[in-house]
Amino acid sequence: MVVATPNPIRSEKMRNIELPIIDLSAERPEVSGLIVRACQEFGFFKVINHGVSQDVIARMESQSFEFFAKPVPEKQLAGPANPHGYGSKNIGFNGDVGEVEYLLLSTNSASISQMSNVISPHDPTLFSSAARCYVEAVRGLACEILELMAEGLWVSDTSAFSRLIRAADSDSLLRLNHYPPLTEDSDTSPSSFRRIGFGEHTDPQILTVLRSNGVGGLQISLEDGVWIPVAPDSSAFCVNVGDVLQFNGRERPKETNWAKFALKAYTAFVKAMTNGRFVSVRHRALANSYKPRMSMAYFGAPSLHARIFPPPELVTPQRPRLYRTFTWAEYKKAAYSLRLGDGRLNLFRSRTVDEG
Ligand SMILES: C=C1C[C@]23C[C@@]1(O)CC[C@H]2[C@@]12CC[C@H](O)[C@@](C)(C(=O)O1)[C@H]2[C@@H]3C(=O)O
Ligand SMILES: O=C(O)CCC(=O)C(=O)O
Ligand SMILES: [Fe+2]
Repeated sequence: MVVATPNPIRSEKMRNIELPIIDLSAERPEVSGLIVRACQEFGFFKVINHGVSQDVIARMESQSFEFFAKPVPEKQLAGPANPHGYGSKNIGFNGDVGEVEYLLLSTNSASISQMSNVISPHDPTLFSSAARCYVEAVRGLACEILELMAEGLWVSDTSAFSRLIRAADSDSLLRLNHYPPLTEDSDTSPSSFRRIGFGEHTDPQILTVLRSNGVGGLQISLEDGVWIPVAPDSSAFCVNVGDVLQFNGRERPKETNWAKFALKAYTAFVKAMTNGRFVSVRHRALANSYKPRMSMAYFGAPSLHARIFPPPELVTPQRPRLYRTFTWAEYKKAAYSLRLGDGRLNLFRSRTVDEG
């Protein structure tokens, strides 16, 4: 007897909303205003004209595909993901699964070298040099975005955010996700060819800079149960606000038409935003039946001992602190002890209005 398994994806709502695409080659004040706006409204945006060389991207992508094309026993030599290394289907330590295989690396140079010896034993430098160049380039992009963000928020210390991920001992990660095409399904309707690759979650770090190989699958959610597909674009990077950047909770402005907003005088807007409110975006990735999807995500994180608190400009009597000061080590420990989809920031809420 064949028992039909309900496909949760089939019953969900999808919405097509125009997600922000920010041209980093435009005038700096305009770009910083647009970034702040996107972080507040969506916690997500795409960047184009980002300055990361196509050659650096292509080398990393080809090394990744080469790794995932290897026979399973060879890939397993780089595993299990603990938390770094090769993993398949199991995500984290708390029972989450998805149609994905991945390689999770610490971005520090020694760790990349060590992993490269296992990943490309015949010539480790092929992988290590591709990964080092890629990490350096995307870290540069993440820092640039964080500095633009600080400018847009009128935070006087414009390196306040970027300094955290520039630290030599930053806990940043590089994750290569490979979503193999789905084939074994007797139901041929389009929705049956979509399965959870990487379940719903927010990224715990500061900022995620992600690209994929031009195959769709990434979706974001602004409202429970409503998913917005992110159109694939291999020339753009997707930027996600992570938990650590969500300082003051969630408040969405009324204007939802991105193009209309872009035409408005941005200064008036920024003045109203000096106590900016950021959204750590919930997202997920679906696998599809047609083509393999590969995403490469850089998670910009502070060093383990770094203390996380908002710059003074973002705290006022009208907008008191919502979260207490915590170290990244504390937050990471909490995040990694929970399931993928669990909310975590509430564990760090201030008990009193101005508690630090
Ligand atoms: C289930 C989990 C996997 C994860 C650690 C966690 O306990 C909760 C957060 C997950 C996440 C999401 C973003 C990144 O892909 C990741 C590496 C991270 O830092 O937090 C993963 C963790 C993981 O896969 O180990
Ligand atoms: O593959 C994707 O597009 C999303 C992956 C992701 O969210 C993650 O690795 O944390
Ligand atoms: Fe993610």
